[in-house]
Amino acid sequence: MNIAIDIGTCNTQVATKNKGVIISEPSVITYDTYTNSIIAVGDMAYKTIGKTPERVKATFPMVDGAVSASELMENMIRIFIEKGCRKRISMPKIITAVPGGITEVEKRAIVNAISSYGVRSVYLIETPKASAIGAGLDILSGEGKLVADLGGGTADIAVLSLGGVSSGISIKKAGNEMDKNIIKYMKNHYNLSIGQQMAEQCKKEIGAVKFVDADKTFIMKGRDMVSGLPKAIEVRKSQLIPIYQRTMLEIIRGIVDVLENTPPELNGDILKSGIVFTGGLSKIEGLKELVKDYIRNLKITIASEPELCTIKGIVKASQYINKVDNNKGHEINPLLAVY
Ligand SMILES: Nc1ncnc2c1ncn2[C@@H]1O[C@H](COP(=O)(O)OP(=O)(O)OP(=O)(O)O)[C@@H](O)[C@H]1O
Repeated sequence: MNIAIDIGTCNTQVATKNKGVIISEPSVITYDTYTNSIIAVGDMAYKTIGKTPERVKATFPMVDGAVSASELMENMIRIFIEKGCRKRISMPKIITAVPGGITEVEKRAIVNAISSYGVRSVYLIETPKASAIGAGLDILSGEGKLVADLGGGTADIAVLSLGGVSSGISIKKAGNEMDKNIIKYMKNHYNLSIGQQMAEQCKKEIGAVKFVDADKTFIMKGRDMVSGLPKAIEVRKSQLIPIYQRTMLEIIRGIVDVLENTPPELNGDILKSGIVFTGGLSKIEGLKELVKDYIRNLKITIASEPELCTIKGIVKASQYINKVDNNKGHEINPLLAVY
């Protein structure tokens, strides 16, 4: 059996070819620090963030696209696979995505965490390739395609051609950094200490990188840092735009850098096909409009269900597993490596 898994900094998806996406939950695990026993994983664990008693900790085992807590990661993967498949799967082949430009050590850490499940082999594909396939792009043709996958911890930008990455960059700044900047802003301007979940909820509800629609408000709830008492402050979408914009402008600068390092022939192709955005953060309001201000002559497309493009692409790429197994390595295929 082949299982596709996308372990993101914020969210993890598990899918199979026949059933499609069977798990899509936050990459969070809550555990007892005294006994090391697991208390909750995924949706349930996300609800515990910031609310746990002293001996209990809620952790994201993947930070900025790299494993930060290997044992917790192994447990999270096992629980997600068994929950999604409703049983323990014996020796599956697992295919997963890794950020572009990942080091050999980081790659090994992901492979080891997955292998601890007891697998036949682990196949890797770079995230921008998987998300481009999931967005419906033909990346095996010689025509260059530019894809930007904007997630929680990383923004993966790549020009793809003939199944490979021609030029690319992985920026460790995306949705999580926006949330951190909002937490800082609320502290500095209102003496209000808010949690990570509140900041993310605000971004999903009223977050925008350019003003394109009516102004909206959001009630931030937290703790007054002077009195120590609970406090709520109403913020406007328009006042937060400069904060969200700061991170997005760095990502746009990254896209321009990638274009500058792309061979002229592929730049000609991209003039035709434009930029395709995938990943959950692509849903932020005003993205198309802001990118247009800086990269005027390219068509901009936000993929449909952008947060699911990577997992859909991993499932589609699993058709190449047999080619790799049968040693048809000379044929073009998008897989990066097999362990
Ligand atoms: N409607 C929305 N508006 C703004 N941001 C959103 C929206 N929906 C999701 N996001 C943000 O998208 C990010 C998560 O995207 P995604 O699930 O693609 O990332 P990930 O795969 O977990 O992370 P990474 O690719 O960095 O490992 C989070 O920062 C989340 O808050």
